[in-house]
Amino acid sequence: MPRTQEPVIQIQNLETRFGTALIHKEISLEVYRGEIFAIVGGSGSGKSTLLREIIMLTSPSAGSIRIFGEELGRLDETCAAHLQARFGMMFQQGALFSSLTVLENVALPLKEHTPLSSQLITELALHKIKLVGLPLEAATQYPRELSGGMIKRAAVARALALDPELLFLDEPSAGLDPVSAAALDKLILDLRDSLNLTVVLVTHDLDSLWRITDRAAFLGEKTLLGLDTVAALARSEHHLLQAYFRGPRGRTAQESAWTRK
Ligand SMILES: Nc1ncnc2c1ncn2[C@@H]1O[C@H](COP(=O)(O)OP(=O)(O)OP(=O)(O)O)[C@@H](O)[C@H]1O
Repeated sequence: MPRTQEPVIQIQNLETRFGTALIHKEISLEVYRGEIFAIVGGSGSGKSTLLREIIMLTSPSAGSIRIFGEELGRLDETCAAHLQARFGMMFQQGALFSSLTVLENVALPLKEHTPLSSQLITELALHKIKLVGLPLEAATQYPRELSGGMIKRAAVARALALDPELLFLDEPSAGLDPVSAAALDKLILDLRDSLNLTVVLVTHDLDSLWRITDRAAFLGEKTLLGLDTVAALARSEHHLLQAYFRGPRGRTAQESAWTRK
């Protein structure tokens, strides 16, 4: 659970349109320092779009997003780059460069954003590779030589390269078997605790949602339908939340979460 209620992300009255299509309206929420916060909802509810807006890959049509108190819409390019250097991002499928080894992938952000010597960069990258639980041999391997779970870990190592305060994960467990997905969840929890990270993730994985998130925002009907702990959202009477949490997959995830407790 978050240790404070200090907001690191503040979204107010966000609205998103693509042409004439309204995607989001009246979205307001805060993410607190140290929490694992999920963005959930049905397919096409705008989860990835909201994440892209938070990480400054796209701009909302109206409303404001503040990160560490800075309003994103008012930042010049230099300030935006400075702020982005405080984020780590893991995209779906890991998105590692296939022509680079794991070590080269993890070292890349350090090469691009720091003046450090190549020896120090290698040492720092190897430290991150170890931190995510990869064996040292993985450092010289290419993504095609790794299992799905190892690729995700390598992608997390790269996202952590610049010691971010905020870690964004887009569908971290997509494509993983249940055992690897659970192991990745444990890694995310351990990293949050040991590195004092704030984690924001988009997920369709109900097991993961029950296992690691402190709070979640539920998107639907083009707006924010719920903002609470997963247990509280699962009790909601709204028909979309009921369908999501009390459908067969939702019930199984909830039952296994309770069995674990
Ligand atoms: N660049 C874009 N231009 C036009 N429409 C877009 C763009 N990006 C997203 N959309 C539309 O916005 C809506 C929300 O998309 P988004 O990918 O954010 O949803 P999602 O909840 O992440 O979906 P999923 O769970 O299926 O990944 C969809 O109708 C999508 O077609």
